[in-house]
Amino acid sequence: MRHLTLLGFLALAAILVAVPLASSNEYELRLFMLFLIYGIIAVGLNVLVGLTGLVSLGQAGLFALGSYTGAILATRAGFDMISASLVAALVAGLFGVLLAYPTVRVRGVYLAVVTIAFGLIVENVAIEWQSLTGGTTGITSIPSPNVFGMRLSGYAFYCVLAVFLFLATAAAHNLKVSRYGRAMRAVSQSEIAARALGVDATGLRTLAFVAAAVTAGLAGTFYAFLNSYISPDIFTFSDSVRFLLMVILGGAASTFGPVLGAYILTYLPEYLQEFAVWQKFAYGALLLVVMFVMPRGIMGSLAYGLKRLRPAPRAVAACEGLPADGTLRREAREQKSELVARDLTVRFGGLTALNKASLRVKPGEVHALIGPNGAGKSTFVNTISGFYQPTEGAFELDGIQLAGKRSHEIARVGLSRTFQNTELFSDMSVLENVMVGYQQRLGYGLVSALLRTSDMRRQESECRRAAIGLLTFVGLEDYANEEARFLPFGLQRRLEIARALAARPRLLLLDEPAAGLTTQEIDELEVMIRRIAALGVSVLLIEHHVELIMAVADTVTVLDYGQVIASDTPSVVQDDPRVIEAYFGTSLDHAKAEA
Ligand SMILES: Nc1ncnc2c1ncn2[C@@H]1O[C@H](COP(=O)(O)OP(=O)(O)OP(=O)(O)O)[C@@H](O)[C@H]1O
Repeated sequence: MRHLTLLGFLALAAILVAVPLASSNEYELRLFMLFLIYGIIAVGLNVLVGLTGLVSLGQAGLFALGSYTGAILATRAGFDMISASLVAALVAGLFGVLLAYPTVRVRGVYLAVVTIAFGLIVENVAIEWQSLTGGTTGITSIPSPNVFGMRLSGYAFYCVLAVFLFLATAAAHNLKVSRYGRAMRAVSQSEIAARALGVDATGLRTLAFVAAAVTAGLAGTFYAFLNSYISPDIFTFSDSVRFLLMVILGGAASTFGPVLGAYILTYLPEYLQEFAVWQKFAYGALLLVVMFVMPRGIMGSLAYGLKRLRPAPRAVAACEGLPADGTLRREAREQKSELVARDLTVRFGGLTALNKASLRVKPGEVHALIGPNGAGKSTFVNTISGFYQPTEGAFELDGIQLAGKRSHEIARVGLSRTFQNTELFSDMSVLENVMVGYQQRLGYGLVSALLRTSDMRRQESECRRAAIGLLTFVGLEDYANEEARFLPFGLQRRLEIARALAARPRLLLLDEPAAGLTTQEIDELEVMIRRIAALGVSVLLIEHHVELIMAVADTVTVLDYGQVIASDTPSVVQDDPRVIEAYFGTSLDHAKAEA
């Protein structure tokens, strides 16, 4: 695939060089320049739509914002095209941050409505703020494209646009294959799992909105200079739909898909002009047919077909990996980690799910938390991993107070977890799942990611090798390139453990890891938990499977109606009359027989 991407970039460069030589008149060149501008917008929008899975139907608003900012700066303050476009990108980027804010609360169709509203507001402001925007008449006499006072010829302007499109495509591709892109895809597939691995979902969505906004702002100014005239009717809701269609038709998340989509949707209306009254009908019908035949978009479907024709080897060589012991021990402190929860109370309305529950996971131990259904175990887990906020009480890991922190912050302190109902990044490969776990410790920043620096590549290679080592640790190296959703259930559970370990936790929290496993898989799980504990990672195990608990736990805490009713060694707890009464119902032997 890497070679194909390189070929794609070479082909794009060749096309961009050849077109001005081949175009026979100014109209043809101008149309191609319009495509380059739309291409820049689509490439940026793809970061939002393709990677984070969010939909924006307000892109025409950001495009207009960039256009008006650039045009006003050029006509009133004498800015040249490049400095005007950079300021416009900045202004649009700020609005991108504002647009990202609602994603803290809303998604899907509600978010789409918010972005539509934004587009409408911009359109209205452009009409009503006559002193600044010229109202319905718009802004005329925008100077010809110029850089530092030098007027650009048509071809020179073409070169600027071509370079910007090429760089935007390369930067978006680099972002996609970096830790940022991987985290964005992870957030789109399971936000809670991503947060539990230390991914700041809100920050990433903001970044994606800013990427889409900055490119729309840049493109807006270029458009104003190309057209030398702008008015509100150029930036309508249907343009927002068209920009979104460019991404989806070309192939969301693919590197060249949005460029292809922009090309098709710039030229198609031109070609369909001869159909006169049937033009719009033909346009819609064609889109429908393409999307029906290729639901992943054109490039997405081609890549999928190619993958099926020549599938990559499913396994990776275990020898490529870094030893898991080393990866986990690198975090090993002289002192093993301790979790202390004091008087945790969680109320849901009138229901007290946790009632002054205290618990101490001693350094390096396997601590089991058990209790009947509805006792409050999941509430406890969700509270100490930051998904619920305690109504009262506090908890700390190695003396670091965690109550009040958000889930990704707690994960970064060193608490990793698995989920009762597995929460994998199902469309990502098994290896990528584990890499998302590891990558929070990578140090390279956004600029390194966009430029794909040698430091970034070195760190990515380390991340990959550490992930392979952890897959080998749980026996999944033969499935490394398989999509996670195709793994059998038992292996999905193991993958979740490998992914949680990749975050190099001080405390690993396993939420019913034996649920749904066969007897043989439970035996393997028992061995794995022992090996993890032997590496110095403290484990908190929530389980119903009594035999597993008795076999691996150093301490057992029992919850009933949200209260801790016992906490001691397994042999003491299993003879506690209150535990027998509350949890086992009858005798422990009976419970074992039933398990
Ligand atoms: N988000 C929530 N909103 C309202 N009530 C909740 C919520 N989460 C849990 N509860 C309630 O809190 C109580 C404790 O539930 P919890 O899921 O923590 O128990 P549990 O011990 O994990 O049970 P199980 O073993 O069945 O998973 C239950 O009465 C449950 O209905």
